[in-house]
Amino acid sequence: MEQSLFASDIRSIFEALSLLKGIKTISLAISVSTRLLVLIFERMMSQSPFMWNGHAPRIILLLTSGVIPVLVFFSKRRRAQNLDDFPTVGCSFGPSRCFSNFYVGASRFLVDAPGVLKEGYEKYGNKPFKVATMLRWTVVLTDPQHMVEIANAAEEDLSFREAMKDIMGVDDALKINVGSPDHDLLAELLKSHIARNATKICAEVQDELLTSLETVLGNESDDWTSIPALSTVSRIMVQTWQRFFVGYPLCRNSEWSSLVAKIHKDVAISSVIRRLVPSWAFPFFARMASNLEANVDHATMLLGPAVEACTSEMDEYAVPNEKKFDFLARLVRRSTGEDSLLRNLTARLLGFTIAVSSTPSNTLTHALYHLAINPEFAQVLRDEVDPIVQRDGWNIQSVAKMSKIDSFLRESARINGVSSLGFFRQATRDLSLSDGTFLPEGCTIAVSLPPFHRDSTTYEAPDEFRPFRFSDNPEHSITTITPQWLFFGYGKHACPGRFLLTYQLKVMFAYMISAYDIRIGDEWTSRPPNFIFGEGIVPNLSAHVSYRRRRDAH
Ligand code: HEM
Repeated sequence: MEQSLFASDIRSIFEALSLLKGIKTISLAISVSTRLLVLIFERMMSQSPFMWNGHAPRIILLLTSGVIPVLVFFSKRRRAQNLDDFPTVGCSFGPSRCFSNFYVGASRFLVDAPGVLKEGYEKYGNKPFKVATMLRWTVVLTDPQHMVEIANAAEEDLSFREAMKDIMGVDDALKINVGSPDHDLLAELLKSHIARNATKICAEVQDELLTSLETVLGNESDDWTSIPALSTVSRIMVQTWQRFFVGYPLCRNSEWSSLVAKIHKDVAISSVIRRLVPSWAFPFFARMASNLEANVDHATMLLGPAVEACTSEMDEYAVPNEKKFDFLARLVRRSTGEDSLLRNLTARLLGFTIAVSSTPSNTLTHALYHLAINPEFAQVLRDEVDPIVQRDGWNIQSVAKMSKIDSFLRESARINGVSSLGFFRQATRDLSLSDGTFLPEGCTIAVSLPPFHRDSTTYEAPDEFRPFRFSDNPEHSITTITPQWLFFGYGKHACPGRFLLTYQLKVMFAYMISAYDIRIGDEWTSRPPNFIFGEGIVPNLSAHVSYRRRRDAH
């Protein structure tokens, strides 16, 4: 048995290498992994010079050439769990039990997930197939009937929570709450808090947004200012969400903001490491490469006074006074036992902010690139925004009328997306879907989103960016959930943050267009290409966008 496995491993390696595409993919994946490792170890050196000083090149060489491949090779989680019934896409040179088959497939998926998923859809239509992601084999579903079934499945059968825990992973491995989105509580707090205080929350979010936008983009009217698009949008978004999560004045405390940024980076590094090393080696590498625990300790110190203020308010208002209860106060009120300890509470709060940090910035930047490369769209949008704002100002009702802005954002999200896979679930027992598709216990499933969002029976010219295709139909708002529009999910777990988020995205986009001329950096003649990392679709990381304050801006 072992011998035949080994032989098929060797055969599959040769088969893979004989294909030019395979070679290109593998070399790309190696170069991506090596660059990431170099980044990680540069950081390790700067954090712990006593340990790494002078040895970094050797350590990097050792890890990239030996230790990591060996660790990864013998990692159990890469083996297929009884998924032989599902055809393999991305690499099918041998049985899926082959380690090499997994790694060739996973390397290709890392750099070309949309291509792999397209290949699967073209080959198998609505039938499930499996792909190797860096974390594990994943069964991919494209059938609308399967999607609806998964979206409404009971947690006891197909677990959303287990799949999330598995993807984020930081919680268990580091014994710290950061990175664990604790979705149930966050979803509940969001639903109750936002629904009851929408007007007040939107006004605060808007105040924070416009203040940081003006600070970052400047007020000069004659000169173009060129700034990196994604990192700038990210900075503004994070600042705005801090106003929502911890409130004023802490959200404007520069020490707090820089800690939040550092913690985001720590978690991002941990998440990359998780994809490169087996789970048992992850805590060691993650601790070495990040300063998560010390940064959370520091954040705990800063959050202390705000939590104390909430506690004394709670004592004052034995019956909750809705007007006095912001998000942090609600979290304090809902946290009991170990969760109410200041450090755990801080970690949990940071976990929430991290869980929702990158997708909003990615969504806005995707749209910004479309606009910056096609500045002629700006005038159409201004013709909508300017009269509304002159008449009604910026508020929930006026922003709701901006249907062209909404349509532009939705079309950009349809064409780009933030992930090519959604609806990750883990089977908690052996079970069968209604058409008999068997899912063994422990297997991970996900839905491929492009077949839904680029379906020619739903969309005319589905691959074309037509920014105003949804603007005449209020049923087609970006927040509307339908079985054809899955950007914010569907069914039980559909995103509860989407209304506030969309308000924020619309205000930010509309304000930028109304107050600034916007154009893409001189080096680009077409829209800067997206960066693909596994199923993640990130707007170009380095492209610049130029802004110039409009003279007649209000
Ligand atoms: C562009 C940004 C965002 C996108 C594309 C997005 C998308 C989604 C999707 C697709 C789901 C459902 C996942 C599934 O069924 O597997 C979801 C769930 C969720 N989202 Fe978002 N989201 C975004 C931003 C946010 C923000 C800003 C918040 C909070 C402030 C948030 C909070 C949540 C929560 C708590 C859940 C879990 C709901 C539950 O457990 O029932 N999301 N999101």
